[in-house]
Amino acid sequence: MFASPYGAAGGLFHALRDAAPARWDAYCWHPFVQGLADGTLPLPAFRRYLVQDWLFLIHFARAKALAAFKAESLDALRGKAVSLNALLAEMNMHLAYCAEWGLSEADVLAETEAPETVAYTRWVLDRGMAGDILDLEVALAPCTVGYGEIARRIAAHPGRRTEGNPYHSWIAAYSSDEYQALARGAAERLDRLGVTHGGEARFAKLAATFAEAARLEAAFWQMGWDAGA
Ligand SMILES: Cc1ncc(C[n+]2csc(CCO)c2C)c(N)n1
Repeated sequence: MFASPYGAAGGLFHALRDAAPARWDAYCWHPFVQGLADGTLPLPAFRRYLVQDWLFLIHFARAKALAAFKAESLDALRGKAVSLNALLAEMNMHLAYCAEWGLSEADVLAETEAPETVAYTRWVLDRGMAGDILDLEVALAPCTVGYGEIARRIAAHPGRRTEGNPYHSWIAAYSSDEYQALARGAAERLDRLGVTHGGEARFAKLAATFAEAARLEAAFWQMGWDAGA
């Protein structure tokens, strides 16, 4: 199995990832990801993914706002505000990126949510509303940390194609030092929350949340993949 590039060896992130190896692999090395790596992913699959990802990001921003609400210190609240603003800025770039793929802003905004998008995003919000900041961060971790690991797996893949790969810029964005630092920071934050918020005693429930988020991420890839068939 691909070794986790993030989090400490005895920390909560590693424990959660190690508790769901099949789910984690099915997410991080989904055929969609392999198609990004070697450039063979059908374009309609990527377009479907991009449009749904826009809708996903709207609700992901709401989940970050919920994390701000659930923050337990002024410092943590500031951190969430900064990260929410960064996401809102990225969302503008997402629309510009969609335009490069022939998807106008009007096309993207007119799209309705796929069941996979609704299922994933509303489930994250529900975990966050029903639980505390640790439950919410665990539900969000596969998203933030997983994309960092996916970029690393692609970089390490012998069949990877860089020249003429239409998905090169997508891969480059998640391979960037900036994104890698974000993914590392999220895993480290989870490790710290594990210590301060009883991660060991709550492990069974947290592991179920993490595994479910990984499953919903894989289902999200599958939704895109099916549009390329
Ligand atoms: C389905 C889906 N899962 C994860 C991401 C990754 N992601 C979501 S928000 C964000 C910005 C920083 O947290 C990043 C990298 C995605 N785009 N789409």
